[in-house]
Amino acid sequence: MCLWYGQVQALKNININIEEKSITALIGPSGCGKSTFLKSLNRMNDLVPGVKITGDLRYRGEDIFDPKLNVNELRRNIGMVFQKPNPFPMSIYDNIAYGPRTHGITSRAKLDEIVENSLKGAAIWNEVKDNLKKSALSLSGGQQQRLCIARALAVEPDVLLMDEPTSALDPISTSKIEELASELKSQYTIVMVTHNMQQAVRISDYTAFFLLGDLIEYGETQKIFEQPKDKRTEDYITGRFG
Ligand SMILES: Nc1ncnc2c1ncn2[C@@H]1O[C@H](COP(=O)(O)OP(=O)(O)OP(=O)(O)O)[C@@H](O)[C@H]1O
Repeated sequence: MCLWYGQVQALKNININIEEKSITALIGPSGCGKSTFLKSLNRMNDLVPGVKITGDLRYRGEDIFDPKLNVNELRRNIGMVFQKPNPFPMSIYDNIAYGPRTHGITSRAKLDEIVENSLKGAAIWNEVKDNLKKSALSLSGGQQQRLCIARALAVEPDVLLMDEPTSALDPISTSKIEELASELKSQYTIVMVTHNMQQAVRISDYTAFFLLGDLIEYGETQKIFEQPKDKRTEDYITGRFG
């Protein structure tokens, strides 16, 4: 696929097969197109005026860019977690119940079950179970980010997109999110933008290296970091530029 913002081409013939139930890290210097690619996966770019996309991106056999595709349904299946935790200004419970409610679930017992399972899935249940009515904004940054992951899980997606999910967090919260991502990959396919090479090495199974809109190299993380095929990948991962 290719993507342009007006005259500027941000993605050039990106051809990549994302593996299920694993973590794929998208790495590369600022402005190389990582976030643009990530956002394309659940059509978050559609909102930007002047965007032009060519080619296709297949999810369960269907082209994500097909104008007939139900975007709400796509985003239910392909959830997203942003760089800065962005809980809604409402209670912890309502943050999690929000998505399921918009999909028509009204039973209190069912919502209670979803809230509990989602918070457990995001490894934050024990910290909040006695305070579900408390405002989500009263949580720490790291807790807010796990809450946002729980919110994404509540609508039962199968893919989770994460755009630098730990860049606004302290080291302890970061390692919690990393541990969580490693646990979640048994059930979900995770695609994560990261600027942190160590993070990519620690938790990802596959790594894609982008440079100026091109996908330079893609493969198993260990191979990319130990024996990069391309000189530009090597220069980047050894910190020679970017
Ligand atoms: N909404 C937009 N309108 C116009 N150009 C954009 C827009 N978003 C991104 N771009 C351009 O597209 C290119 C790729 O940007 P993108 O944000 O995908 O890069 P990135 O690799 O994620 O960068 P960073 O690591 O800094 O987040 C850049 O040249 C950027 O200026």
